[in-house]
Amino acid sequence: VSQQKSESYIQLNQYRLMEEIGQGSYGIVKLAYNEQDKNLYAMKVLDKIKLLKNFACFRQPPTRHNKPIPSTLKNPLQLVQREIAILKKLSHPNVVKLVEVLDDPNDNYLYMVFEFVERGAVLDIPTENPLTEDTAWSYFRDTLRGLEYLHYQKIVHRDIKPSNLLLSDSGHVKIADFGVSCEFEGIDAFLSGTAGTPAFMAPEALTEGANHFYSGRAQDIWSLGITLYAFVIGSVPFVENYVIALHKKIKNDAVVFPDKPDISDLLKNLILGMLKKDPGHRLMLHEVKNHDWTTR
Ligand SMILES: COc1ccc(C(=O)/C=C\Nc2cc(OC)c(C(=O)O)cc2Cl)cc1
Repeated sequence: VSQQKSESYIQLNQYRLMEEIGQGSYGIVKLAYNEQDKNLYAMKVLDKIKLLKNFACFRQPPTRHNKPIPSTLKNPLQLVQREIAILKKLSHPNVVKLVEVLDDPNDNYLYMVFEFVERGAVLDIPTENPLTEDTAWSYFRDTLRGLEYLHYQKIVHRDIKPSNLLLSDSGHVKIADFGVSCEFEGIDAFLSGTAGTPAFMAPEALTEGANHFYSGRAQDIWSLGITLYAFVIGSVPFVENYVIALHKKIKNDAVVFPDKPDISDLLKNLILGMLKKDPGHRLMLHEVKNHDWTTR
């Protein structure tokens, strides 16, 4: 990867890196201009050294209970390679497209080139200006199509939330950030441990206890329900500064709708169906898809 600093920007092969357009625990995302095809792209820049450091603290100590981490996951860059392998398989209008990966062994950074989804995250929460029910309906249906495709491809996303839903100029939503997603075999992912964003985590993911597993599909439906609530209310239903207090609320508190903004009973019914504390009673994806609010 030829990297020369000329003037004030970095050039990586045919890409000219421009301003930062996103950032998170994973690293940063920069706008990149491809001088060959004259298109803009979103370049996710991963710091390999930081990955190595962060991963060390997530590693569970090997004990009698939990099986040792499979050798493939010894090296955190394998996690990224797993994310890349998942992304390369995916092709759907409501899933962000990975174009290519620039991984020079001599470079401390790994670059993932994605299609540029022009308007960025669909909604920044908390906000005083949530989406109208009509707009939420359109974005929700796109997200549902993308999630249905992922589950069909035997992938659970595990971090569905507004900041991971990107809006294109044509008004369509694309699911992004497969950093904690995982591929499963059979009918569902049997997850243990927590990943993703606390305010969007399902109650069953927060119950301690070694070797208890929970459904990846049901977790994605829960976080989609929290996301739909945030679309029309402007904030998430369970808010706490301390994560333990937040977990308690997620596990015990009922979902409350404020008087304003006023949302339809049909939408409330759908949200409550997706936020059943018991994953066994929670709506499944096909029931969400066929709900009267979704099909209205
Ligand atoms: C204001 O205009 C804007 C237009 C586009 C953006 C933007 O793209 C931001 C993040 N992008 C991404 C992040 C990802 O993970 C964290 C992944 C992934 O790993 O799947 C892929 C993409 Cl694209 C921001 C502002």
